[in-house]
Amino acid sequence: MTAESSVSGIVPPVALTMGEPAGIGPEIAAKAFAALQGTLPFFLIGDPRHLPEGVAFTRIDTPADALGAKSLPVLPYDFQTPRVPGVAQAEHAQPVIDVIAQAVDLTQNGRALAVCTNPINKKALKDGAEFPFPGHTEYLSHLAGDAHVVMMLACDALRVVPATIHIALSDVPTSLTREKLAQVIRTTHAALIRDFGLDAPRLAIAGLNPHAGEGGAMGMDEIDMITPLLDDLRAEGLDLLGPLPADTMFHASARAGYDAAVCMYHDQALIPIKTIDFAGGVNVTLGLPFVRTSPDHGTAYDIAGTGKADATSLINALRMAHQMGLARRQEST
Ligand SMILES: NC(=O)C1=CN([C@@H]2O[C@H](COP(=O)(O)OP(=O)(O)OC[C@H]3O[C@@H](n4cnc5c(N)ncnc54)[C@H](O)[C@@H]3O)[C@@H](O)[C@H]2O)C=CC1
Ligand SMILES: NCC(=O)COP(=O)(O)O
Repeated sequence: MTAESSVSGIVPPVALTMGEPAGIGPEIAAKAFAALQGTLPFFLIGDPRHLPEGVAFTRIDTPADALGAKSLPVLPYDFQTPRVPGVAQAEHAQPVIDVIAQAVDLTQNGRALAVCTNPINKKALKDGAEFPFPGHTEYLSHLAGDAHVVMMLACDALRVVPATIHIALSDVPTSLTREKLAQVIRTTHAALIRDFGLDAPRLAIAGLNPHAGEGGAMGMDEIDMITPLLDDLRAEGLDLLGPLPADTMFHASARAGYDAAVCMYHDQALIPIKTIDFAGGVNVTLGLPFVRTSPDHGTAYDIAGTGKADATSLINALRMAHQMGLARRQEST
């Protein structure tokens, strides 16, 4: 019995947001639909005028209408004005935010299976609509009642979690408290069991400083906070490696020793995965009451409107959203 057939009722489609219309979101949405050929039901929420010229689409009134659609199903959201590829427009900021909220609402009330988001330009939303969140992750946490969420990027070869996300490097040491790191490790561990189907996840925890502090010669954060925390979590039964020097924990044989790496800041986590598999990586938010995935890349303004965008990361994100959404439905029956 497949996951799909074991769940009663019709499985709703995944809700895909348009994201920043001036970026590559419209193009990769159309390419993903063409590649998936209806094998993975999803619908786009956005303004159909923002799709590349000539892309066939089906205007839908409700998510269920997407099932069986012969061309890209679009639940229309009026952005008022056309897009200019490569140029963020202030008047699009609020509609971009509203579309994300609509996708979440449809998922939380069971009309969509999961949320998959196309990339946004965080600064454009801040400038155009005073968006108070650094990205989707924090906004989704807010929409879910301030859920403790964690950002994970995943590809076949590696899963990484930045414990601090979109903050200045100079703010990392003060933001990285024992409580925060404990919450990130616990949320990651639980999600590897619930959403990735692992029985006994092994986590590798990076140090903050070069050489993980080298016994205090290059920083005290490992001795003062990270090591004691890891010892306490091991006593609870978690399988943890570290704190490890970040420069030597991502080569192939090191990666074989763990299921996910928890890193101390954004670039420590994202540089290795985007180097290993920029085209195929998926961003997934852990700790939400619903499933949310996204491609690992950004708006790619430099190629927007050229037809050169690669939809692989979005296709993988849609696949992960669908699989996790099905598993969550099964859990609830
Ligand atoms: N989930 C999200 O909403 C994310 C949003 N962003 C936002 O995207 C904007 C641009 O960020 P950048 O650092 O320039 O990263 P980017 O990922 O947009 O672009 C980096 C380079 O990779 C290329 N590229 C990216 N995706 C591609 C694809 N699918 N096919 C072919 N080439 C691709 C671009 O053309 C560019 O040369 C920023 O405003 C950032 O905040 C960045 C990452 C994730
Ligand atoms: N660098 C990753 C990124 O910007 C994704 O952020 P989010 O919008 O998914 O929170």
